[in-house]
Amino acid sequence: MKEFIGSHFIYTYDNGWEYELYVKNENTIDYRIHSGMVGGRWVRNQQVDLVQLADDVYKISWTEPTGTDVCVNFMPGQNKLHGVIFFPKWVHEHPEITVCFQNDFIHVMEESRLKYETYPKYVVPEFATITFAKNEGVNNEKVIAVAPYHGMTDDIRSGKLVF
Ligand SMILES: C=Cc1ccc(O)c(OC)c1
Repeated sequence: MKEFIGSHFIYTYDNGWEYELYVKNENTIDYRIHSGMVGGRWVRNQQVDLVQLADDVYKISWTEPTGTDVCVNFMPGQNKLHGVIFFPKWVHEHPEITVCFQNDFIHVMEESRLKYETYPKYVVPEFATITFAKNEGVNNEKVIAVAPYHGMTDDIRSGKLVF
């Protein structure tokens, strides 16, 4: 577990969606979504449950202010993971409402989840391939500090962007 905390990953789900996640500490992640249904969304200081299930298997689970629930199982040694995202109906129908720096729009997420419909949920279970992995240390506030931009993940992978 000690070696997993601080991990910074970029990965592409088999449906093409590209995500970036930083394991900031034992109960906190930061992330950016680079493409897919809610590409452009980014979040800091999401509280999560993090456990090690087996050698090279780590599970991160959380529920978001939007009402979206997520569970991701990382197998870093195999450059693979499996994620399941459980979107409320309203996020599937109005994804653009959630595309923002969520920390500045928590009230909008809370208003929207009351205003719009939750059910039936839209469940997205996908494997992904990890395309970048680096330990950036614990509580590094520089890793996820600006909005995603086109080409950012290439800049990180090539070493043009370092934290
Ligand atoms: C809905 C957020 C969400 C879903 C799947 C992920 O792999 C993720 O990592 C940052 C975030």
